[in-house]
Amino acid sequence: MNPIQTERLTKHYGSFPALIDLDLEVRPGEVFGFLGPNGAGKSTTIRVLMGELNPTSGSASVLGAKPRDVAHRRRLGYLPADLALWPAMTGRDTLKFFAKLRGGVDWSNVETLAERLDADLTKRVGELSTGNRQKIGLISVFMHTPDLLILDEPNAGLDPLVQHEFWAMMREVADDGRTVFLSSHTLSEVERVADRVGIIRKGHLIAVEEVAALRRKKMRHIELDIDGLVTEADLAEVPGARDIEIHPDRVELNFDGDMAHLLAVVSAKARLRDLHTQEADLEDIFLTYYQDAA
Ligand SMILES: Nc1ncnc2c1ncn2[C@@H]1O[C@H](COP(=O)(O)OP(=O)(O)OP(=O)(O)O)[C@@H](O)[C@H]1O
Repeated sequence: MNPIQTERLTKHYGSFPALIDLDLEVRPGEVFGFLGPNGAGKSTTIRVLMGELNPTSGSASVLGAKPRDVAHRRRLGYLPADLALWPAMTGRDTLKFFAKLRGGVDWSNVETLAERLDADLTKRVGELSTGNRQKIGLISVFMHTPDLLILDEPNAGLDPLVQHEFWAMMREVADDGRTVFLSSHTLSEVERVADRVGIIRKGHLIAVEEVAALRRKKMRHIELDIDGLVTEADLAEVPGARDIEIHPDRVELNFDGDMAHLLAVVSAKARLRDLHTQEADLEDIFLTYYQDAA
């Protein structure tokens, strides 16, 4: 049985189709990344899976049950995008409350998780920063060792060290044969932690890929500060160069080719003063690799 399975799942808000014929299969023991830009339909999918919204048509099963079936809730860990906690309660009291709802948890799990995430359980939740509040949310979804974790953009506000610990925690869940469904709008995050990635855009699931396959499509946005003149024609000859923009003393492009080749072509024409490279926009990645599907 797949922990998450949907068939032609569709959700309209009024006449607006937020989710269209979604066929999703999330397998046991994987971290599945659900990747899409803002407004793609990630939260809508998750809210339907959690039974917070009724689908317009199609069906979904979560841990073998219907989303509205509450019996399986104890085996789930759900972190919504807009987690609301009680500001006057401390982290510890908040987690005790959640633990009680779940019929009790092994409190040593909470202590271990708090230590790993460097969470302060003594402060009132309302006094915590966004990232520190998020840690309380994360503990609440891991503490009862659920079979399936559904996490809606869980990285909000976490600093890099904590982020690494959180990635390790998700990996451990999967290694334990349990499952994580993680939504994100950042390719680099999903790529680090997921086994497979589903890519959603404008309500359509446009691709499901092994992360290894996605990595091969890695496109960078590159800015080169130069003294001298490099023309569009020079760069267009380098395989993997796209969306080339020539500015005075600066060249920008999207690139997924051989960096040494690109730099050799540039250096032959001009003096390279500086180089900036970052992950290309999700939208550019869609248009480059998934044009037909999109
Ligand atoms: N309650 C609502 N009523 C009407 N339209 C909505 C409602 N909730 C979401 N939408 C619209 O549905 C689309 C999908 O929204 P959704 O929140 O699922 O996207 P998302 O991928 O989670 O985006 P984000 O990363 O910004 O959270 C968006 O165009 C959004 O404006």
